[in-house]
Amino acid sequence: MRVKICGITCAGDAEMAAAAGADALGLVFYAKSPRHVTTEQAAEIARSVPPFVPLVGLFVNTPPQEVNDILAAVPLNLLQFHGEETAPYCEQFRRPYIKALRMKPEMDVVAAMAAHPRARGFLLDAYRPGVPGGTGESFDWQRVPRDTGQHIILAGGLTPDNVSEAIRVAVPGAVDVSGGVEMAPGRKDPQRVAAFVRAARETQNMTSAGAGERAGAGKCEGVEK
Ligand SMILES: O=C(O)c1ccccc1N[C@@H]1O[C@H](COP(=O)(O)O)[C@@H](O)[C@H]1O
Repeated sequence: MRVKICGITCAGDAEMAAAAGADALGLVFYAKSPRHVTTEQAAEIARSVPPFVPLVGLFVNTPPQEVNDILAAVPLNLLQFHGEETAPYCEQFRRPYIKALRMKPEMDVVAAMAAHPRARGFLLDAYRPGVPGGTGESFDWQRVPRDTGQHIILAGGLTPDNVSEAIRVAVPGAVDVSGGVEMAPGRKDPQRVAAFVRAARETQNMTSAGAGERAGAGKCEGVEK
């Protein structure tokens, strides 16, 4: 089970989360978030991240020039679009991206995924009108579609106490957390981060969840084994 710790605001928290075993770290470039980082802060955090821990940049309906300016200054490995961004918008940056889908009750999740054929994965988050994410609220994990052939990242109100149950019900390929591992808005709690990573990893051993189980995983076109 892969784990992303989102909303890192300082180099110390980045080092701590990486040491706790996080597979990816998220930086929030959304000005209204309590976890917002400036380009300069993000560049400093990036310098503290060890090799092989990807950095994810989170954007909400950001003007393209602003995204490009950040990309020029911060070595982001993956973009996470958390607003109403269209596929052409997301694809213009020529970087791998994941699209966040906020689980509005009437939303057709599979159709929403089909609208982003080049997305590397889909992060499913709780829906609260007027708030793009990071709400600390969860949604009905039974609504996570199975057998979509997509990488699904479960988010929204996850904590060290509920992440095992969430994984068992939703069977995602990865989990993403922000508020549930904080001691104060924007500051991560080392104990909660470690407990979250541990709980997520231990649960994988009990379920068949994982990106390696997608259809076609382990097969290469034209290569006989
Ligand atoms: O973290 C934020 O402040 C944020 C702001 C705007 C959009 C998304 C945001 N965070 C993402 O939301 C999920 C869920 O957050 P939480 O765990 O419920 O606090 C988080 O994993 C981030 O990817």
